[in-house]
Amino acid sequence: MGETDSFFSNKSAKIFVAGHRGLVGSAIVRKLQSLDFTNILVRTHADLDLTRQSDVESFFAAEKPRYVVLAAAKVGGIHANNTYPADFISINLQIQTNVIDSSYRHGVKKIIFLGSSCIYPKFAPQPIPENALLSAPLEPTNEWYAVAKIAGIKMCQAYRIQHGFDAISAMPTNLYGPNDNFHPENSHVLPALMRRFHKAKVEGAKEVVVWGTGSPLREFLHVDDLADAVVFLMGNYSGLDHVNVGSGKEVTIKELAELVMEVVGFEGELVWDTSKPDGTPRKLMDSSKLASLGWSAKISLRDGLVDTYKWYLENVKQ
Ligand SMILES: NC(=O)C1=CN([C@@H]2O[C@H](COP(=O)(O)OP(=O)(O)OC[C@H]3O[C@@H](n4cnc5c(N)ncnc54)[C@H](OP(=O)(O)O)[C@@H]3O)[C@@H](O)[C@H]2O)C=CC1
Ligand SMILES: C[C@H]1O[C@H](OP(=O)(O)OP(=O)(O)OC[C@H]2O[C@@H](n3cnc4c(=O)[nH]c(N)nc43)[C@H](O)[C@@H]2O)[C@@H](O)[C@@H](O)C1=O
Repeated sequence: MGETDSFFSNKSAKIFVAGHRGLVGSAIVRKLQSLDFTNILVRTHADLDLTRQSDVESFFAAEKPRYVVLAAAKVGGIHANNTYPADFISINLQIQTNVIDSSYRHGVKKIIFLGSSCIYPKFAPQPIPENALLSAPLEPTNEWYAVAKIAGIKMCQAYRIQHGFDAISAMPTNLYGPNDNFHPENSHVLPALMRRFHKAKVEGAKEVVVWGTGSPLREFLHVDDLADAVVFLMGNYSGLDHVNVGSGKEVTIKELAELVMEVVGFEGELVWDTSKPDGTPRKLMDSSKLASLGWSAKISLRDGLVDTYKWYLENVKQ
């Protein structure tokens, strides 16, 4: 098909989904398949290490994908971000630099880069509008990862300005769902608690430890909603500025813990470990820009948790 084809009109265009075995990448592959896209290109981390510039160059030269969804990254929760700052800044800068630059050099028609709500200042106005970027200092527990993600946004903007390359950026809020990372220390709060409550239920434990004070507010989005938004943006947005992707609903960590506890069926007590960091006090994103384009989230937190726990029971070795 010629240069005039649009994302949704050419279902056989080659789409490289980087990070297809992760939480986000796997949901994007499911979404594309459900929409009858037939030419999805994937590589495992073992087959193509995206931090290796010459390997990424050779891959793009050989495969010539038409579209790219960049969902490969070094990702983790508050503890992992705080403990491995060098990994979070260097791996992410390398992956995104290699993939965005190779995409441009090898004729990719459009790329979407995924950042995160942690790009915004620790004390940003709430809900956080896109223009809060770089307006005040970052949250220290994840500033290394945030700086890499901010560089990714700026790289997309720079390539659009200098080269006319259709590179867009989406900033998702905290995500969860099938294929999440359930590691006890390095994961995000929702999968960590699901695993801990499940283990406590199975073992008949009386209490479960939850980190911090329970007061921070977080906005959660099911990854199937995020995948829907990413595909929507590929088809409907080509602007310079990044776009927030949130559910618009926030809960305290205490409320989240109580909801996960209920869905899992654990009936003991919560114990708060206040030696662990709370991180940013609140990060509700203003997703009105995406809403004005015609997209909004559909999956409630309760429904999403039920779905994720079912997936956990069926797929994660207990
Ligand atoms: N999870 C969340 O709550 C949020 C995620 N995001 C963003 O969404 C994107 C995807 O995150 P998520 O799906 O949660 O992360 P995951 O860790 O679930 O998946 C990341 C994927 O990237 C792959 N990967 C990592 N390093 C490399 C590498 N050097 N070469 C090739 N592949 C690599 C991983 O493979 P392997 O496991 O084999 O290393 C994995 O398949 C990220 O950009 C993240 O910033 C944004 C906001 C919130
Ligand atoms: C998506 C976003 O995710 C990260 O930021 P975060 O929102 O702070 O991430 P988190 O999910 O790890 O924690 C949320 C809250 O929950 C509390 N909490 C309680 N108990 C557990 C617990 O058991 N594990 C974890 N991880 N947190 C816990 C925890 O103390 C904190 O108050 C970024 O680093 C970065 O990766 C990023 O962009």
